[in-house]
Amino acid sequence: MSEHALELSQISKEFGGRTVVDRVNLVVPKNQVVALVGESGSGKTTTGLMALRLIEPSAGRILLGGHDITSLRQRDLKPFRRQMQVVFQDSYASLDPMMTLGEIIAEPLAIHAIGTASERRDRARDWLQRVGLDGSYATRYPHELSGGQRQRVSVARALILGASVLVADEPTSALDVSVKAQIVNLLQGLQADMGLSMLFISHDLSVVRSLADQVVVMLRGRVVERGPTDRIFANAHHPYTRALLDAVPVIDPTARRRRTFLTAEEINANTPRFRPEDIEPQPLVDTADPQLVALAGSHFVEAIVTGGR
Ligand SMILES: Nc1ncnc2c1ncn2[C@@H]1O[C@H](COP(=O)(O)OP(=O)(O)OP(=O)(O)O)[C@@H](O)[C@H]1O
Repeated sequence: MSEHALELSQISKEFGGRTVVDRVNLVVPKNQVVALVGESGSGKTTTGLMALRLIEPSAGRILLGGHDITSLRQRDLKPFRRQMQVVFQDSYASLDPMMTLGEIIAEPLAIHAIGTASERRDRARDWLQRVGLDGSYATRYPHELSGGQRQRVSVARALILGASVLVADEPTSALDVSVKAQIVNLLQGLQADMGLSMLFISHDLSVVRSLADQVVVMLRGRVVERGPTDRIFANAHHPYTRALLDAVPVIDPTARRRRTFLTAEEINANTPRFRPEDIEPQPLVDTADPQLVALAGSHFVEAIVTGGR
């Protein structure tokens, strides 16, 4: 059995001849949260949708729990669909306004012909409670809910089939700060309870810091840095990662936020340089990424290796 819940290997996507995801390697180990960060348009959503086979990759491989699902036909993919689910930012668009919340949450069970109608109703009520809504919500409709409550319903619907991998695409970015914290707590609790593995797509680094075990930074379709969360926050090397970290909201309201956009020239001029003796040999396992330089502590960054001794 693979210890990786999800693995993307050299995955790429072209839209109309334009490469928007470029040979990305990404591993979500079991029971871990991996955050995918980067500015708008860097290819995060496309990567997440390819992981779920909701967008077909132009090249590369997708492994779910060690099974190569890259070329499975939809029929053969069905058992794997139960294991991987998604929660989007805009839950209002994804909740059918004509269905009750109970029906919405139970629908995946119906699609997979699991249980009787009354068993499905009971499980939907259980899940309402698990996500912090009481059973009376079962007969209400999406328009009666706040944004945070709708996100709770989306989470229940995503997890009712017992998924092992959750792709959460900006699940908190449409929410107020206090509600955001509640949804992060909910996801954190469920992740621990269910042993979920999560790909958490966000540009909100304060959320990422509290939730993620590892951070993967994307810039213009490529991974430019990745590593354990504490290392990335304490010791980011890539100029783009540093710019993202500098833009994290600060407590002092008079301090100006810095811009995150860097020009190609600025990035080239500031690309980190290492001497060969400062870098680690690439690990021989499948997380190796020849495009990135390996630093101590499973930290990888796009860098230039200079002459050395
Ligand atoms: N179906 C599509 N057809 C053509 N281009 C697309 C399509 N989907 C995405 N793109 C382009 O691919 C690039 C990456 O988009 P993507 O949504 O993956 O980025 P992102 O990092 O998730 O951004 P955001 O944070 O705004 O969601 C963008 O330039 C986008 O315009």
